Amino acid sequence: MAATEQLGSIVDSTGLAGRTAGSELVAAYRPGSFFLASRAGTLLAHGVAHRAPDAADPAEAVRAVLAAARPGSVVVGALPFAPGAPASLVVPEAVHHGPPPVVTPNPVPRPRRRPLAMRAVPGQQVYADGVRAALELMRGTELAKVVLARALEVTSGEPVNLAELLGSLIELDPVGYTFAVDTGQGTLVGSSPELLVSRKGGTVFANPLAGTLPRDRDPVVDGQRATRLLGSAKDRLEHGLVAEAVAEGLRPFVRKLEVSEPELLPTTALWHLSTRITGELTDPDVSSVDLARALHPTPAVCGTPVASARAAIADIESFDRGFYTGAVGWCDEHGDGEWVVAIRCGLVDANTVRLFAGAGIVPGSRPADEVAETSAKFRPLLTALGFAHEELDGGAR
Ligand SMILES: C=C(O[C@H]1C=CC=C(C(=O)O)[C@@H]1O)C(=O)O
Repeated sequence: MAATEQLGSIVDSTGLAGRTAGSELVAAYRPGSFFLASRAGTLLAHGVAHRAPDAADPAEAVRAVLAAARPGSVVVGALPFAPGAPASLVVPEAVHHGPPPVVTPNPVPRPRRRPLAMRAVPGQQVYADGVRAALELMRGTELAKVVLARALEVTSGEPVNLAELLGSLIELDPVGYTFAVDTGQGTLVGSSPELLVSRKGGTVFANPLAGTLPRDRDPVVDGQRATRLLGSAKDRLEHGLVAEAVAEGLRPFVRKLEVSEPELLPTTALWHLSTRITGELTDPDVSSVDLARALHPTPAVCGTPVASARAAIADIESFDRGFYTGAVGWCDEHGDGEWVVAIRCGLVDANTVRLFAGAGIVPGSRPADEVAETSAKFRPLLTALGFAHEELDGGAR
């Protein structure tokens, strides 16, 4: 999580002088830039000096492009969900590092708008049928968990202002990983609570999440939900599969592997179960992208076993995930970097946004609950876009 802490100054400058406050970096965002902000710091990158070659192994592509770039360069971009799909990784022309964005204590409420059009892909009933189909598969096969996603396409009256959207996402959830990355087919924008992996010197950190309940405005009900989640056997199973896979995925690369007990992690809309995993890298040549590649896809975005879960996703889901449930992040020439699970996000193209939300299905999952969970996962982005999401979600059946 702390991988950007080391970054206190501007590596290269396009006019911003010295250490720049994170909120200024939000304002300096322009379409095509790469942006990633977290509690640890803010990274804003402009332009494309080099593009990483298409390669089966993105870690090799990152090594190759960094070798061709000038010393001190950083690679930024996104890794896709599907194996073999092209990554979007570049060495930018200019990289700015700053502290975490400053959050206004009392943000000015923005007027709520209604979108011109919206379309659920698939509708809620079809998604619920998909959950039933997955549960049926689990009864007859080795499939133990699968993450099923749905999308919501929203058309606004005007083009989405990406800098404003980033600012709103940060205001809503200052502790999230807020990102924007130009994928070539639109800009993937979101605020993810989940760190796939970071590497800082010899220290490796991962923070798998799984097992979720929507939060409630009433603090008493909200507290009861948190307690229920922590004690839920179904959610502990769903979470345990992810935490175990991440710990086992890191084991070949580290010594002193430490795995916390599952704990609660709140976002603005949800309670999650979270496990913190740390280790000391044994081989300094293993980069943050090598680690991301070794871990992806975790059962937080795909399932267990991976091959059966991929097949179930291909059968049941009706859209291409693209970079959703891939990873967004950066890697420097030393291999240090930070890769965030690309969830709670949407693909913005002019005045349309395709939002994505998925939920882990295990025996004991209830279709209606998974619909409600995915609805809750859409909410922060809809709010940040300025939409009255209650009407929206109800209408998108
Ligand atoms: C796949 C998503 O969330 C994953 C990450 C955390 C918790 C999850 C869950 O409880 O289902 C999901 O596995 C998503 O938000 O689109």
